[in-house]
Amino acid sequence: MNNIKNNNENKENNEKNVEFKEIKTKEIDEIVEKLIKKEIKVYQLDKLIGEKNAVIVRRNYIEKLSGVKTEHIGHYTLDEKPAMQKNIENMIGAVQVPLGFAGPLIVNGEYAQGEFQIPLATTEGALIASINRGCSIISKCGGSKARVIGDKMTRAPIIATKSVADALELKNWIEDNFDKIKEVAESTTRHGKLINVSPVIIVGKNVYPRFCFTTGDAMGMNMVTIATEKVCGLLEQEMAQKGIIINTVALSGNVCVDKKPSAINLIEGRGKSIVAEVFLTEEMVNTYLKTTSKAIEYVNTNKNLIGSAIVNSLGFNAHFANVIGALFLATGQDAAHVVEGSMGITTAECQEDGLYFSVTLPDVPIATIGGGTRVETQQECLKILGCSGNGNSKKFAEIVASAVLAGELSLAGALAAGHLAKAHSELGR
Ligand SMILES: CC(C)(COP(=O)([O-])OP(=O)([O-])OC[C@H]1O[C@@H](n2cnc3c(N)ncnc32)[C@H](O)[C@@H]1OP(=O)([O-])[O-])[C@@H](O)C(=O)NCCC(=O)NCCSC(=O)C[C@@](C)(O)CC(=O)[O-]
Ligand SMILES: NC(=O)C1=CN([C@@H]2O[C@H](COP(=O)(O)OP(=O)(O)OC[C@H]3O[C@@H](n4cnc5c(N)ncnc54)[C@H](OP(=O)(O)O)[C@@H]3O)[C@@H](O)[C@H]2O)C=CC1
Repeated sequence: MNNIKNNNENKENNEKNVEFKEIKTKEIDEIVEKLIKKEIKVYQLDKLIGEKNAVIVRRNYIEKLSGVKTEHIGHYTLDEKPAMQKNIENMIGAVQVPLGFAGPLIVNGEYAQGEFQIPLATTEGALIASINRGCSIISKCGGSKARVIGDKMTRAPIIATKSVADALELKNWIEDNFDKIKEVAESTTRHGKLINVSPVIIVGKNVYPRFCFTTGDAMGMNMVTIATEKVCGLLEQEMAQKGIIINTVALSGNVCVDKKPSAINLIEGRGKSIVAEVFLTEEMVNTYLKTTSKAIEYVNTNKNLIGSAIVNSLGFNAHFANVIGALFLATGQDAAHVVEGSMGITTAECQEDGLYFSVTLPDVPIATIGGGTRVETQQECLKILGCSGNGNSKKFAEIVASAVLAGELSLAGALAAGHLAKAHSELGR
């Protein structure tokens, strides 16, 4: 039975865990029967039989319900216990995404300096070849110049009042009492620092204050959510003293804006706001991208700027999401934030002796600590970049922007040269 084989492999992979007693087939069958009869719940298994065995039983349960033999889902080396404490519920195994790399990529940032090999997890054939080509040409031209131009994480609750007059009173109080709000917010975290509350939007009798924090090397969504909840309590108390009753309708009122594309994040920034640029000589463009600076500028203007404008897109770029997505999967970022990282602008400027090319990414929520960055494989990828843990999130941000620059440059070159379909038919099907 596959699961028994997988159990043995999991056991070998976790030799250090001496307390683990592998569950017997008979016991698995008995518990699965109880699950089917709804005598116990799948998420209660962790406490009843331990995390490792819970994964095995749940997998058997899913096999029974679906009739699918899960030959691959049960093969993994991750330690279930920390994953189930912080990263996942109802765990049944792991999916594998092929991991490759592009590089070396020379980055001349404020925090990231040197040559980097970029780990990328993807199933899109031709993507890594393309980013690799971008890395190669950027590095031949001296490297990418990258800077972090903004750093903040936001949470914006909806607070209901009884009238527009009360809403205005609340807005004014928030704007006049920043220090008090900051003290309360920061009482919940060592690294979260409230930098401003902006904007404070009124709609009818409701108020949407957007609390903006720096969150150190964490992406910060748990941190700012916990801090904002405490501030909402303060606001309720303070308003009550004035005889104004307010009510937090929802801790997130979509003005944050988390995990959705939005103009406010494009303009104000969220997560790390990053820029990377490179200058390529005409000879390099001709030799390595098989096209001209003029052709790349023309494609960029008509595709990334005008094409995007026609359809009201918030992504004035070709494929930020490709590079962000592959890097996020590899390094344990929250995959839903790819939607934010997909926004931004690519510029291409044909100059006398070559091409100025840049990418601006206003909204890239990333971390080198917390969330999915602790998962073993993702942690290794961050280490490959020299970016795991404390003090590394801005360095990581500059590398992310530089990798996006490589992807944009190569795709712009391929489109200008008419090579896109050929590349994908050769490498992707
Ligand atoms: C495919 C290439 C790179 C060929 O490009 P080429 O210039 O014909 O290749 P080459 O054989 O001359 O090699 C040039 C460099 O490419 C790299 N390279 C070349 N082959 C490989 C490979 N097998 N594995 C790894 N790296 C490879 C490598 O860096 C090499 O340099 P070297 O290291 O040899 O000095 C090029 O045609 C290309 O980049 N095409 C664009 C493909 C692309 O960017 N796809 C992105 C996904 S498309 C999509 O999802 C989004 C989209 C398009 O819908 C968004 C939109 O609407 O715009
Ligand atoms: N709650 C929500 O609404 C949402 C949650 N998420 C999820 O939130 C998670 C990310 O939240 P996030 O708050 O980043 O991570 P964590 O919840 O993992 O919190 C980070 C922890 O690291 C500590 N820490 C230690 N060193 C540092 C350092 N150098 N910089 C920053 N923090 C440090 C923080 O301590 P301290 O706080 O004391 O500083 C905090 O306890 C992801 O799993 C994501 O999927 C995503 C979207 C929404």
